[in-house]
Amino acid sequence: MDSAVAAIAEWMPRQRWFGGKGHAPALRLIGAFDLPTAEEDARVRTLLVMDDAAEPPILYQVPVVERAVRQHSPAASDHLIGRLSEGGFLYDGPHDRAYTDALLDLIVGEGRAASAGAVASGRYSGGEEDRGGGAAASARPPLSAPATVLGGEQSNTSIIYRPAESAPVICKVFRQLHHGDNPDVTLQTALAASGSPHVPASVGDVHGEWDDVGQPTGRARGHLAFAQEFLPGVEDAWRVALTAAATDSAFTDEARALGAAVAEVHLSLRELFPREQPSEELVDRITAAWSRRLGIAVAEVPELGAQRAAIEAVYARAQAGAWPELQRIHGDLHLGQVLLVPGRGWVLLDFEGEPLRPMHERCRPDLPARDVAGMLRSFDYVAGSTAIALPERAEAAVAWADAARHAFIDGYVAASGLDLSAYRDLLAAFELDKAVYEAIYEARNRPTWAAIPLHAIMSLLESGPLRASPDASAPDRPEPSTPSMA
Ligand SMILES: Nc1ncnc2c1ncn2[C@@H]1O[C@H](COP(=O)(O)OP(=O)(O)O)[C@@H](O)[C@H]1O
Ligand SMILES: O=P(O)(O)O[C@H]1O[C@H](CO)[C@@H](O[C@H]2O[C@H](CO)[C@@H](O)[C@H](O)[C@H]2O)[C@H](O)[C@H]1O
Repeated sequence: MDSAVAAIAEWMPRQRWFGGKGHAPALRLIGAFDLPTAEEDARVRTLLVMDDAAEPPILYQVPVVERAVRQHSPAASDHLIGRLSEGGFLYDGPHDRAYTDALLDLIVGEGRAASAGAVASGRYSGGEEDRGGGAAASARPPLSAPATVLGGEQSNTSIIYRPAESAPVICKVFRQLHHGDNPDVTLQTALAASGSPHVPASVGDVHGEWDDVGQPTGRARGHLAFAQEFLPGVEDAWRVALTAAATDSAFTDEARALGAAVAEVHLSLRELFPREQPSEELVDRITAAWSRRLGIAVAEVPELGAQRAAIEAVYARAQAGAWPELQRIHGDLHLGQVLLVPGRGWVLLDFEGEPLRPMHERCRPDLPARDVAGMLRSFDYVAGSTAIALPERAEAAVAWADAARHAFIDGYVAASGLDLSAYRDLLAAFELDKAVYEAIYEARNRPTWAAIPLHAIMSLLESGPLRASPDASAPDRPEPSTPSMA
């Protein structure tokens, strides 16, 4: 085995983006390419490794820098992957300037790298100036710039470049690779090109090709990285909302505006991408995915077994009810994916869809209710995590979240013109399905938060997608809608 692969296998389970929590990876090298670097001591490699121990196997992108001499700065030591048996040291690429510069150069300089089993091509999609100007006009970035890795809990690894002479850029290195275009790149790029203020401008991307015996041509093709305008100094709404809930500050105006922004993005996506009628086959496919996911959740989170029949009853009602036309959507909308940018309003990020869903499903037209449900769940998460951190604020946080959920729906309905009450059962099913997804996600990634979706599932089964507003007189069993949805 390539000694770099052996070192990566040891190191990978400690990385946030490693999807196979609970098992040691069994890595197989699928392909690798080198990027040119000006640093004599460094070799910049990107390895594509398949974890055959995952079910189904997962293909990861692992950029590394091989150096003959050990780096002694504390930053470098933190990002040492391991020693190579043939001599030399292996570093985590996104934390090493040799890699970050090589990646930026690949995109902005539209380079190409090809070697054993893999090819990568950079594409510069132009700053705002190439599209007639927009929210954040910026010049072409240089080929080299100081870079840092975004901290926090991400499924991918994002590198922020801060060139001295031009606007900052954030480049996301996709960790799990899939055959097919990544909606994060295609949806956001199309929205930005259409003039939508609700997404950052695209800067460019890296497209790759690698060996895949599962494809008829023997090759798979997909995106490896996506660079876009970085909106500096703006906290994501998850953090803003947590602070607001903890201090009992109103968030309803923001939530209403967020609902309107999501509706506007949905209206744009309707125009930009093909739509599909909800044929029987399509309805069956989506409802089968709910049931499949519920089966996985019950196997991984056995406490859910007692709710299975009640959840399935909600799914059956939704399946039999009204369905709107399907269209492209965000796919994994939550507060961590949206930024309230001063002077610009709400901006949506990360159109990649749910990382636990197969990519081919994420790339098909879907129901906007999935996004609405995702955001409703996220407000509930604010209440749930506030209750864990500040038990004395638990009740107030639930009222805060209910008010935000109602305001979000009001904003969405007003801007979309859609009568959501006609799709009440569908929204209930999507919210439950999202909570079921979260139950799996938390069990795998953040077990201390597992109670948040489990509690939500109980309460959704009791009261439907929207509890009564805090100031409304609460009926014994609140109707699963609000007046604004009627
Ligand atoms: N264009 C951007 N401008 C400012 N911050 C961003 C931008 N893109 C991403 N971020 C920050 O990075 C975080 C993670 O980005 P995201 O696209 O959700 O990555 P992942 O797919 O790894 O979850 C976001 O929550 C946001 O805080
Ligand atoms: O990393 P991604 O942004 O692609 O999303 C994944 O991770 C999210 C957690 O970081 C997860 O979101 C869940 O936790 C959020 C709070 O951290 C909460 O606001 C969301 O409602 C909840 O679903 C997301 O589901 C997952 O795909």
